[in-house]
Amino acid sequence: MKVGIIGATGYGGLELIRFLHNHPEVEKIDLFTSSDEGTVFSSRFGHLLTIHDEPLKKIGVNTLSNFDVIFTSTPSGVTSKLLPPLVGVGPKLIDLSGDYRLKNPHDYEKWYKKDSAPTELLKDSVYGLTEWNEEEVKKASLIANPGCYPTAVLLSILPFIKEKLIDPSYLIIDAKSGISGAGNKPSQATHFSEANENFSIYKINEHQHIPEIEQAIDLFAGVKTTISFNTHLVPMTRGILATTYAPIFEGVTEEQLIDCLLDTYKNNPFVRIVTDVNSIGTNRVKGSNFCDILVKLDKRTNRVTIIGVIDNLVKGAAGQAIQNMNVQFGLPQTDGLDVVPLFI
Ligand SMILES: NC(=O)C1=CN([C@@H]2O[C@H](COP(=O)(O)OP(=O)(O)OC[C@H]3O[C@@H](n4cnc5c(N)ncnc54)[C@H](OP(=O)(O)O)[C@@H]3O)[C@@H](O)[C@H]2O)C=CC1
Ligand SMILES: CC(=O)N[C@@H](CCC(=O)OP(=O)(O)O)C(=O)O
Repeated sequence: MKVGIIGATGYGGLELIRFLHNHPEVEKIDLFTSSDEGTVFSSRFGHLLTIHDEPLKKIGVNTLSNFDVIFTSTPSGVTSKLLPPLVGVGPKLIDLSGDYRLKNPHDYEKWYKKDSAPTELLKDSVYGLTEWNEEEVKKASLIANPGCYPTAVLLSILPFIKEKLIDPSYLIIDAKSGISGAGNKPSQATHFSEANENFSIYKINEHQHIPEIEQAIDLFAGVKTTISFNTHLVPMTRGILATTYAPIFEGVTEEQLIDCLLDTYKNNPFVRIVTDVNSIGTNRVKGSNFCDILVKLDKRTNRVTIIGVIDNLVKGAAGQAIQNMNVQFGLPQTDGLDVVPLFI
């Protein structure tokens, strides 16, 4: 397979290269840039010396139409304009940005504060939460890869909503992310001297992933609800830990909750159900495509605590994107992604 990556110099792009390099079906990877044409990739990213020594290429619709698949890992507002001429001309398109995730263009404009992609393409794009949308992903020509927080949240709560074990009217979701979630562009909030030794909340009640999570709960569990969702920045490089608190429906036991997870994900290689409370954390999934999930019932309050953990750059971005590519091309989901987490 011939693969193109737009946004290769960003964090998501670098992770795509890392995994695609080990993919058994990928013969050629071309890297594209909007700002650094001609620069030999390994001269800028020394860890890829001898691995990718080719120059970065200019983005051009004619060149791009010859690929089997194109990943776009660009800031929001780029692919809404870049991808329309490429839809249906050949390559499968997998977009890591938020531009094709929200079906209602007004939602995108409201939460991202940018112009939305064309409405007809929003209709045709497939939301690539692989474990929940495999049949649609197989047929998709344009995949909207889920956001990092929504991946951790949805994989951990959807089984309970679908099976009517928790009350979806009162979901409180408290999520924390490492700094690489903000991408490679320096900012005040991610400046080392201000982010280090600091644990902060941001975008209070206004995070752009709120409508994405609500839309997916409706799509996959058939429930319309509103959520309380907040995000925090943790002084570490990678990882997301999302904690959801929800009331259980009367009589639901912890055993039922665990069985529901085991049953839902029994054929999914990247979702692990953790039962030891001391064995869940971002270092258990670091560098890998795993999503670890733990559920604990608080009998005193009749509320449940649900924890989802991922590496934001892997299961939350590049890893899930490659998992979707594998499904689109009829390959084993684990192709190129079968790695052990870094842990330390
Ligand atoms: N970081 C994360 O954990 C996650 C990120 N995402 C989403 O994925 C996308 C990429 O994220 P991330 O890799 O972190 O972002 P980065 O900021 O690290 O990288 C984005 C890359 O996009 C390229 N780019 C910038 N402007 C343009 C443009 N106008 N046209 C084409 N390319 C452009 C740049 O490369 P160049 O200058 O060489 O063109 C840049 O290196 C974003 O939409 C992000 O929200 C999704 C899930 C998780
Ligand atoms: C730590 C951090 O800043 N994380 C980013 C992740 C967002 C992201 O990847 O968003 P889209 O793909 O939806 O654009 C944020 O909270 O905005």
